[in-house]
Amino acid sequence: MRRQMMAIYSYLLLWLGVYLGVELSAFDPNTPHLQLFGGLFAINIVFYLMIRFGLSDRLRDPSLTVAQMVVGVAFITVILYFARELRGAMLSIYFMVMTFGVFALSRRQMVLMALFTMVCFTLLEFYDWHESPETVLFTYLFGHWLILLLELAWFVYIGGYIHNLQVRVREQRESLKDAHDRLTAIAVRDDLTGLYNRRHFLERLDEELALSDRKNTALHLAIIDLDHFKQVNDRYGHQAGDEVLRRFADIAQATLRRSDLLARYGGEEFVVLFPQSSGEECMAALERLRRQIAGQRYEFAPDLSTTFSAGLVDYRRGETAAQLGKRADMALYEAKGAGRNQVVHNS
Ligand SMILES: Nc1nc2c(ncn2[C@@H]2O[C@H](COP(=O)(O)OP(=O)(O)OP(=O)(O)O)[C@@H](O)[C@H]2O)c(=O)[nH]1
Repeated sequence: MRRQMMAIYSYLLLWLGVYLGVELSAFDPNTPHLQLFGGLFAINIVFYLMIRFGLSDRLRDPSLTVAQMVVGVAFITVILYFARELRGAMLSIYFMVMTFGVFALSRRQMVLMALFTMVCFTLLEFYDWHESPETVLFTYLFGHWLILLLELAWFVYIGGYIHNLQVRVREQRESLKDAHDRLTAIAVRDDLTGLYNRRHFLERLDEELALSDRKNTALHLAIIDLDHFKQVNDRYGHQAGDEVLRRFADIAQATLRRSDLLARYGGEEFVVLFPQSSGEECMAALERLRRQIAGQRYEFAPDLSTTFSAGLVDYRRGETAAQLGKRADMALYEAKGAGRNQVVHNS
């Protein structure tokens, strides 16, 4: 879209130049500049609408750069026809159009565009010569032709260089973004399970508490601790223990809502923050998860079955994160004390 605005701006400047040229009699006084520029703007509006409404999305060149350049080069050739003695001086306006291609066209496309420009200009020269061979000097025509050829050759070379530079900068920016995304993921995720880590959870917890205070919405916190997990490690080995933790994370992720914030708090302890849910809904979700974990079987240890205990508490307005966590811990402690494999809800 910005390219479109630049094209309009360039054409307006060109129009001003042509208008002055006509007024000062440097241009052919019969130059139909109103019709010419009117037509040009109409074509540009069509391009604009095609891009704006996505009609060009399915084309190979959705920005329509090549089409716009072809129109620009053809148009400038017509302007040069009326430029008379100013033609030599005005040859450079072809580069106004060529510049648009530097950032969008490959070197091959730039060469083709330069050839197209040469063909247009050659046709113009032939036409002039054919119209009035007695007044047009061949050396004059050939001089212009040669200058344009050399300038275009230079432009394709420099343009290609700038294009490659831009491509490299874009690639570097993308790989920097990838690295940044990866680092961000590492910073907020737990290595073993891929769940959010404790640091990220505590950050989000503060935000959610503030949000709940402001909007006066319900918020619940659950702490989940796998039962007798030490025995899993002792009996089946640390790797089996790791697999149990991973399996818990997968099941919990699939069972809880996406809006529930699940994190590994450390070791075999997990936390869930339930925003905007009732106590009954949270209990139902935790019970569902408890049943699924208890029913889970492990191919590497067919006789192994794991359970968890959990403490669930309602957030009380104005309470700190530490106070909330402490109450959830106490509820968990109660669940462990009452025989494990259960959820205790203390409002
Ligand atoms: N495999 C594995 N084990 C871990 C990891 N983090 C902590 N643990 C183990 O988890 C066990 C936790 O044991 P305890 O705190 O005694 O609790 P528990 O055996 O689950 O007993 P209760 O919580 O009272 O039911 C310890 O043996 C830790 O070594 C881990 O990332 N991988």
